[in-house]
Amino acid sequence: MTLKLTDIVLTYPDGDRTLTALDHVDLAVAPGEFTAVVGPSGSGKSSLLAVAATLITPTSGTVSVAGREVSAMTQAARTRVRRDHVGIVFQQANLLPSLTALDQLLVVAHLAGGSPRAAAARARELLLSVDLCGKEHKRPHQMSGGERQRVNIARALMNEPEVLLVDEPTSALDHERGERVVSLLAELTRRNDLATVMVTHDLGSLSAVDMVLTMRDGRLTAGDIRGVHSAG
Ligand SMILES: Nc1ncnc2c1ncn2[C@@H]1O[C@H](COP(=O)(O)OP(=O)(O)OP(=O)(O)O)[C@@H](O)[C@H]1O
Repeated sequence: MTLKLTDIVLTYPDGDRTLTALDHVDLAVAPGEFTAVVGPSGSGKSSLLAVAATLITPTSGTVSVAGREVSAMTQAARTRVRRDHVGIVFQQANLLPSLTALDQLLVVAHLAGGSPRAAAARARELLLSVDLCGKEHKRPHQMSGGERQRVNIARALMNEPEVLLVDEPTSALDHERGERVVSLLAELTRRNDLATVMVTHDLGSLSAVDMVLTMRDGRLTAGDIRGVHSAG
């Protein structure tokens, strides 16, 4: 398994008590597998992504990314694992306003080190794979919401991650653009053998995913998405 979360418990302080955001959660995602996590607001979806991204250390349980057990690592080692093996697509594209689409990707490669020439070739190839051929020199304000989200996805793939974590990718898009972004994620997952986890409220966009998991009160279960629409 490229991503493996085992018996994860995450609690937050809540006044005199603690709030259990993740309650004995197990999640395993193989290479080339696209898993969606749906669930009502406050059920723990973002907490799950943050633990998988190694951004939050769980209260107990283990996290393994690309065969590396991160739970016992130092902060610095965990940061390296995240940089080298995990791609994160946040809900808002958070692109740098003054940079072109191509430069948004090159910044990532620059921070990671390595050959600028190889980075430029990879950035162009990725922009092509997300259907942004000819838009390399556009800045964020010259692009549509869907195009910005595709730059966001291409940027997350710049360091050739094995794990791709995606938070609500369709929330700023209309239905059709949302569907296109999700099918693109499915295609990239297969082509690049990624272990992909997408958190979403958008139940209309699940046809391209391999597995749907439901989060309720910090517990993760397979299937059953009834009631998620109305709840959140
Ligand atoms: N930093 C924090 N400190 C304390 N409680 C938190 C913190 N972050 C989240 N929580 C609580 O943990 C629970 C799970 O939150 P989380 O953000 O993971 O849910 P979610 O399913 O992603 O919600 P949404 O769909 O609204 O984004 C909620 O009860 C939330 O209030």
